[in-house]
Amino acid sequence: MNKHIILLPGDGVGKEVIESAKQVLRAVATEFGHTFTTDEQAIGGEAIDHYDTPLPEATVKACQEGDAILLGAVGGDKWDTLPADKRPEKGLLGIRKTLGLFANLRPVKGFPSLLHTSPLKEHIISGSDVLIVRELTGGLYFGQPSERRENGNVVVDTLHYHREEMERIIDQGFQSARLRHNHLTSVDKANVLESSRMWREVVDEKKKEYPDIQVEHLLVDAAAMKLITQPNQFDVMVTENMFGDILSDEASVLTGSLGMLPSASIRSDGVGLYEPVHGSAPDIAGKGVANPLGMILSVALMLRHSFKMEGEAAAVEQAVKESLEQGYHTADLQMEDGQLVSTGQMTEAVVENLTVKGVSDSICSMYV
Ligand SMILES: NC(=O)C1=CN([C@@H]2O[C@H](COP(=O)(O)OP(=O)(O)OC[C@H]3O[C@@H](n4cnc5c(N)ncnc54)[C@H](O)[C@@H]3O)[C@@H](O)[C@H]2O)C=CC1
Ligand SMILES: CC(C)CC(=O)C(=O)O
Ligand SMILES: [Mg+2]
Repeated sequence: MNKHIILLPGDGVGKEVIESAKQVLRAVATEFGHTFTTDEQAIGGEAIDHYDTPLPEATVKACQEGDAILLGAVGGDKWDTLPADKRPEKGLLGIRKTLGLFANLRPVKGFPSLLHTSPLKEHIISGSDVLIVRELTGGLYFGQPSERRENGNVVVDTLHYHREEMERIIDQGFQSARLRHNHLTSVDKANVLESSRMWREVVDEKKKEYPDIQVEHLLVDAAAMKLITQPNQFDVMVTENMFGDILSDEASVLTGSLGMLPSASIRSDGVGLYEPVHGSAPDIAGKGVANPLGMILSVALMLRHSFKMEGEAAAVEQAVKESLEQGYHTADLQMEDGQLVSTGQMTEAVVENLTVKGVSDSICSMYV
């Protein structure tokens, strides 16, 4: 199969982990007989430096024409004092919005060999398998006005949602639950926010269409607590943009590191942008120590969701699993044993383990 993939390295460790994605793509192409062409485009701080905008038109055009997009991460101290519209993060928000990628799927399932690397007790996290379905193109990150007033002493951010935006992401949550264990936890702050009360209304209306799905409502503060004390109680969590952003970083603790989590940002027709959940990690950027596995597992999500290459996706996931079982790990994973390796060496281990035969259990039971 021929596929054209747009690569958006971005900033900081984003540039480093995109190199890992490229190597894994080359290995999948060779092993399975595909042709993957790639086109690298600027986004975030990198784009500000070269084109004076975090999202150049050429980047948008390329993304619209590609079969799928892989993104590293954006942001960094260098651009933190720029006006809101010029910040690197605007580039990422902009591409999500422009492409209509309203559903962000963040599977959180730890590899058995990493159970002991989590600061949480093994018996608590063992067997946990959560899919966070996060609304991605509405809410506080996009609402207008968002500004300073009265000499900078008053600030306004706007939380705006249309009912239809809630309906489509909540539908996604129900559909994901149906493909997994038929349990949906809807997370909101309905005791305080009007937007959350409407959200809860929509969930209760929608659940009539999905009588096979067991639905639970949780307030976000309690959900944050329960996620790390009783993670096994969750199957699919569906929530609005900012709550999903925060809860997914928290959930990464179940897997041992934020560097382990992949994500898929999709719309209904299969178009998708795939990126690790983490940011540009300025504290470790440029040192060659970043964990590339969140990025590599995002490649697996792309193969599965956008290209319908289930065997290839599972082979990548299996290669990651085997590499970890062989003891290879980057510094973010708190391990006393095994072999501490760089970003490049971790990637090489995955490439080495990647074979057609290596297809067994998929770690991401997140079909959409
Ligand atoms: N999707 C994106 O592009 C995102 C961008 N950001 C941006 O990234 C910048 C840094 O934000 P932070 O709050 O520090 O979040 P971050 O996710 O970049 O880093 C948080 C912590 O996790 C560690 N970490 C992250 N990725 C890692 C990896 N692959 N391997 C090993 N350790 C890893 C970092 O070293 C840091 O200690 C900011 O400019 C922020 O706006 C933040 C989150 C998402
Ligand atoms: C615009 C981003 C930096 C948001 C974020 O943290 C994320 O999508 O995980
Ligand atoms: Mg985030």
